[in-house]
Amino acid sequence: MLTVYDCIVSDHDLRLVALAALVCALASLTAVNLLHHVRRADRGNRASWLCIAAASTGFGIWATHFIAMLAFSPSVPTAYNVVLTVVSLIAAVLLTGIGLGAALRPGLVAAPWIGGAIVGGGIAVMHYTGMAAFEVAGTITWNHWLVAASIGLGAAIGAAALSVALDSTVLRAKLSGALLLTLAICSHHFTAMGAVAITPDPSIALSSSSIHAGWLAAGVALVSLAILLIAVVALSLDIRDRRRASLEIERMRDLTDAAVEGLVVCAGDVIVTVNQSFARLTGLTAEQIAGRDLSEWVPDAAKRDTLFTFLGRAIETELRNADGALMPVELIARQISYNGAPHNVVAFRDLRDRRDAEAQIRYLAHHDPLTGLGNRASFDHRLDREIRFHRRARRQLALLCLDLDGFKEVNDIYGHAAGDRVLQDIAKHFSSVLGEGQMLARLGGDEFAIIAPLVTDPAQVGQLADTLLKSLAWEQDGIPAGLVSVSIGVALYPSDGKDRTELLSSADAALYRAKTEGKGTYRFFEAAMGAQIRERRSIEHDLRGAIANNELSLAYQPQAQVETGEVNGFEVLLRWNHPARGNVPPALFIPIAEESGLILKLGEWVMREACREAATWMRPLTIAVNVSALQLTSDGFVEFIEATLGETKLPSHRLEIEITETALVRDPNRALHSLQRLKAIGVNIAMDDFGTGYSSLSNLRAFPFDKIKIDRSFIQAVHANPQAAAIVRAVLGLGRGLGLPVIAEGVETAEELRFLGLEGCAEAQGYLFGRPAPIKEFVPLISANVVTLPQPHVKAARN
Ligand SMILES: Nc1nc2c(ncn2[C@@H]2O[C@@H]3COP(=O)(O)O[C@H]4[C@@H](O)[C@H](n5cnc6c(=O)[nH]c(N)nc65)O[C@@H]4COP(=O)(O)O[C@H]3[C@H]2O)c(=O)[nH]1
Repeated sequence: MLTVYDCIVSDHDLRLVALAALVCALASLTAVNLLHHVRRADRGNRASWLCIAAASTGFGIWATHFIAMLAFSPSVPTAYNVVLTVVSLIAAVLLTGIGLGAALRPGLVAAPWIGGAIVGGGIAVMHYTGMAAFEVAGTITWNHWLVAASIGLGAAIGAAALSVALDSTVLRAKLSGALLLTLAICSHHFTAMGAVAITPDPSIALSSSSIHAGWLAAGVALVSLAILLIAVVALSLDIRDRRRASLEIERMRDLTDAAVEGLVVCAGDVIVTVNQSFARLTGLTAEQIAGRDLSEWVPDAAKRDTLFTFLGRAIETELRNADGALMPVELIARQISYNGAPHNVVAFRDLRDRRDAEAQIRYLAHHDPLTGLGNRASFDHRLDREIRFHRRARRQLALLCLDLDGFKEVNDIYGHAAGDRVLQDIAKHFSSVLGEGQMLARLGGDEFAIIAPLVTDPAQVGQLADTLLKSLAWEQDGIPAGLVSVSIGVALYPSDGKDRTELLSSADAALYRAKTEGKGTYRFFEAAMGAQIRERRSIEHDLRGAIANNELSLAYQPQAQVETGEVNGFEVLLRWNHPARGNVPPALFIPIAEESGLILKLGEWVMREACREAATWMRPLTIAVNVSALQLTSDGFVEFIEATLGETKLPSHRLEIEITETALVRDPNRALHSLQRLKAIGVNIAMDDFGTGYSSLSNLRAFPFDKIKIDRSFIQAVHANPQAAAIVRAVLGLGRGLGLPVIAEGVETAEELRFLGLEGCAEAQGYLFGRPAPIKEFVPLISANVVTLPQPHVKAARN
């Protein structure tokens, strides 16, 4: 080290040393710039640019060497061999070119190091060829250690120089690379010069073909000028490239900012630039993000690896924003050429909306949107799972089927919005009484179900059912407490059913029993209930074929004046003669027909038959036909009546339809509309079973009734029950007040008839006047000549 220092300080002109260093630095900077330019150049121009870079660097190394040699003053005459001097220049250009080319070899990570070492070798070859061209009047001896050190220094620092220079396009990397290359050239030269020892020998003469140092200086000056020129060209190229690059970046940013997805350009794992969408996702600005590591935003290292290993494949992971919150994202990486070098661009798609939508869909698939309870699908799934578990564990499970009583009325009277609020409220009340592990689901309409697992004692389930019943004693939005109650059917696994279907059917049977036995109560399943349900289904099934099989017929029951016994008309009653069961009572099959909707078909048949029959009578008697709620509110009912009257030629005033009060409550607006239209075409309307339903005065006022029919239960109790007598009196008074005639139904005895006569009831119907029978049994009554009933009871009643 000291030898080298001594050599520089005592044997060299330091001003020329400084000049050599300056030329070297200029050449190195030019070399690094041109190297980047070669890397960016397209295939066709690459070789030319490589030649220019090799020439400028080679010339620079050569010029540095010879300026430094001019600074060297060994105190003996010196000269330079022309041929070897030229060879040294050629060697410098050639080997530098090879080194630079190797440094840019694609796909090889160590390429810049290898290329840099070759350039370092080129510096040594140039130097020692140049030294071979150096002639002195004396002998030169070499310190081999320093020679080796000079070669090693040139190769090692040269390798580091290209590696740093090619690492990045930023100015700092370029300057550092150029500085290292300068160091490689200078350290090599002065270490090698430190290895030289000259012993003057006047006997050694300089060859006549050698050139004097003055000429060499001129040559070097020319070469330096060439380097300067090349440097200017390289600099302008660099400026142009930078401008292009910044334009490209701007264009790219404009383009990426327009994208909805977040876009990130990375060099390795380092973020070079991002678009506005990505900045928004993270909550930072694009400037705050650039230069930082991708792992700060995509914390999952394995997912990052997959992203860059399988380019083009979408992966789902999480993005951490500035607050540290994680959000789901989908990433796709692709390779692009950005600013002349290969980069990865990563697209970030925010999955929050998609995840929300998926969650919403999943929620809707398993929940009832109105109440937020589980729906039928999730209930079925849970029940299947529980049954499997209880089968393995040999435990008992309870299933409760719940059906609201009076809910239809709430809907009809208070509207559907109120009905919805009631359902939500009820869901809350039921949920609040559930125990751990129990599940409440809404199966549809006003039907709910509860799964109660791990039942040790059925009494527990009884208690739960009691609590559920009591939980409905509340008032809401003006809907009175008690209007809505619940009926509950309970079935136990495994005793009442081995699988979901069986268990549900048992709970349904128990529920049916609870409903028929008073509502607002609960019943456990009993084996006999299953038989009843099957029986109902069988009746429904047979009833479907009853019309086609000619099993239906009509019975007629006279309606007469209380005072005179004169017949006003007949009520028509449906009869079903079942091939196996015989006569099935209407009280049994009519409700089934109503529940199943079959009543629409049956009702049409009855109406047609009754009108056709009445139209054939000689006397213009009325015909009263029962019409159920479903018929009255069904589409096209009024049109059907009009058509039937038209077809049968029965005058409309002879037809009377009997409607129960509950039929009106079902859908009051529709019912009123239908009744008004029927009234308009002349059909009479009677309110049936008055006294058993709501017995509402407002209904009597609001609907266009022509007659009130007192239910037979009151008539038959007039003598036994003073209250019943009071009700009959009140209804008769009401009829008088409203100007509506009243007909009493179910009159069986002369006493009942006498009571009605005394109370001013004008019309009656019952076994006293005649049981319902086929019309042929009443032929005299429908003929012109006989007008009063022949029964002796009528006379008895008059006495
Ligand atoms: N104990 C007693 N009963 C008497 C007496 N006089 C008549 N009855 C019975 O009382 C019922 C009167 O019919 P409803 O109140 O309209 O009650 C009817 C009606 O609501 C319904 N129904 C019958 N036929 C039809 C129909 O064609 N359409 C509709 N929608 N319902 C019908 O079935 C119910 C029962 O009909 P039925 O069994 O025929 O029973 C008939 C009749 O046989 C009497 O003095 N004593």
